Amino acid sequence: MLELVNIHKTFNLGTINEKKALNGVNLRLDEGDFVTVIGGNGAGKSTVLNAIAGVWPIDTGNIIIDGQDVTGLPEHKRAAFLGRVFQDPMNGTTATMEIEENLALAARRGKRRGLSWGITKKEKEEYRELLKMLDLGLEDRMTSKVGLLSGGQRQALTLLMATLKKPKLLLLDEHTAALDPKTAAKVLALSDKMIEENNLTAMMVTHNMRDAIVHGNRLIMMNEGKVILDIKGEEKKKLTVEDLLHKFEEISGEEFANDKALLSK
Ligand SMILES: Nc1ncnc2c1ncn2[C@@H]1O[C@H](COP(=O)(O)OP(=O)(O)OP(=O)(O)O)[C@@H](O)[C@H]1O
Repeated sequence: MLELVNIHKTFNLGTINEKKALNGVNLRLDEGDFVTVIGGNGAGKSTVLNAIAGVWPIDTGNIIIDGQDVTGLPEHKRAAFLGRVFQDPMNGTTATMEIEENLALAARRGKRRGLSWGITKKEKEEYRELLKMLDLGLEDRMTSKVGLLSGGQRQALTLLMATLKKPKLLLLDEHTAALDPKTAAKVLALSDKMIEENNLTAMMVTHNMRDAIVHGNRLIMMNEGKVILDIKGEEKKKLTVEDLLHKFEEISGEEFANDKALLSK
């Protein structure tokens, strides 16, 4: 489903700010894999997601999504394969538009028919059913402006929009980090549900090691721009946070350093 072959990316090459962010990333995901991604500060977690999404070109390597080499494709063309949810709840939705308009825009992504055609009754019914799934009462507020929603409600809506067209790959980048613990747990449960019901392939960056263990069928750990650990199936289910910290220190020879991860331990 996804193949990352020996990906390298250096930012600000030849300047005092030169930074080798990806240093030979290799990863192969099967269809339906849900991988959690952890690692220390600056390990390259977000950079891998940005490389897949095509935010900037990579230096060397190949990115293959569903058998198609997308390495040379610009971001807007890759968007057809991808759903993305970022940390900032303000990022994925348009505040000045209504809930149903946001959903309609997501549904029309890549299509010619814009919003000027209006939203049909059938579409509204579809959206109402989808919003019901969130269990946040948004189905009764479909014409409310998204700017009126809480961060958690917006993030749940973004998730719905990102999965509406069943992307080949769903990229979640610390998408619950800005929410309070209770809301974060709700949005995470919802992410699980959407991924499972649609049999999506997904990658989720998180600084919360416990979440990384509990969610998904696979866990990768990154360090200095490389994947240093890849744990699946039964082995993953048995993991503890202590195991992970121990493994990190064993492989990297350093102590695990991620301010946010250590705060949430
Ligand atoms: N667009 C960019 N321009 C310059 N440097 C960048 C850019 N994006 C990332 N970097 C650098 O690349 C390195 C990896 O960053 P990345 O955001 O992937 O880390 P991360 O593993 O997500 O870490 P964190 O948990 O701290 O967010 C960092 O040193 C970062 O400063």
